[in-house]
Amino acid sequence: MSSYFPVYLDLKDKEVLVIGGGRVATRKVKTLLEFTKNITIVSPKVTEELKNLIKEKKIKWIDRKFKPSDLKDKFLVVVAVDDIKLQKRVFNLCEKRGILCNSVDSPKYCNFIFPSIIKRGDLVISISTSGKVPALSRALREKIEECLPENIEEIMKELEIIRKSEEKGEERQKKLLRLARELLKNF
Ligand SMILES: C[C@@]1(CC(=O)O)c2cc3[nH]c(cc4nc(cc5[nH]c(cc(n2)[C@H]1CCC(=O)O)[C@@](C)(CC(=O)O)[C@@H]5CCC(=O)O)C(CC(=O)O)=C4CCC(=O)O)c(CCC(=O)O)c3CC(=O)O
Ligand SMILES: NC(=O)C1=CN([C@@H]2O[C@H](COP(=O)(O)OP(=O)(O)OC[C@H]3O[C@@H](n4cnc5c(N)ncnc54)[C@H](O)[C@@H]3O)[C@@H](O)[C@H]2O)C=CC1
Repeated sequence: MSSYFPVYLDLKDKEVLVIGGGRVATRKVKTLLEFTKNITIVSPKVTEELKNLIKEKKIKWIDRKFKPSDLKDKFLVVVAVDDIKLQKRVFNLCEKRGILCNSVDSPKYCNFIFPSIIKRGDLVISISTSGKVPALSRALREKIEECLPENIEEIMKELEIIRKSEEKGEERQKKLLRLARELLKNF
């Protein structure tokens, strides 16, 4: 079995390191920024888009090549550099230290992979092919986006309010499922 198990991580107070500052690093940073504010990039060069985020203080930048000491206190690392040796080296260091590591060029040097993501408020839909065909994840994401109800955020908020206002238990469980199905029945 080579399928990957999906989990949802709370990255709010966790430190993230992105190694490399090219096109792929930019995409990964933009995704990560939707989930955490604590992103550091280490790279001798960064794209214009990353430069703007650095200027706006949305992310931190270490302007040089990667050093192992950059991994200190990091929870999650992305290696977005076209250098398999570096990907292998960082992955081995991360494995030793129990750090989550994603190498954009080699699934074998990843202990997690990025899915395609649709985010509407706190609703997060993710799609993965377990690393087999990323382009299919993207195409499926686009299809799902097309048919997702426009007011899905409001639907979720409405249900969340009801869920909070009622006591836990079987009655609430049944009511919420019935309401959720009802609100989605035309889609
Ligand atoms: C394993 C994984 C590791 C990881 O990056 O986490 C990985 C690896 C690789 N991707 C490659 C290529 C492409 N990746 C994309 C796009 C995306 N790739 C993403 C994730 C992942 N890519 C992880 C598995 C995801 C899964 O399980 O499905 C997405 C979903 C999320 C994101 O990147 O944030 C994002 C779509 C976001 C969206 O729009 O929704 C496109 C299409 C495009 O560019 O639009 C292409 C070109 C077409 C093609 O090759 O399929 C290559 C070869 C590089 C080369 O040829 O040089 C490798 C390396 C390899 O396979 O060995
Ligand atoms: N996983 C995915 O979704 C995809 C992965 N890829 C792969 O991603 C890799 C990166 O692609 P691009 O971003 O287009 O490359 P790029 O060449 O634009 O960017 C590489 C970046 O790494 C920096 N860099 C080089 N050596 C470094 C070091 N030792 N320490 C820190 N930074 C260093 C460079 O300054 C540059 O900013 C490629 O290997 C490509 O095959 C490509 C498409 C999709």
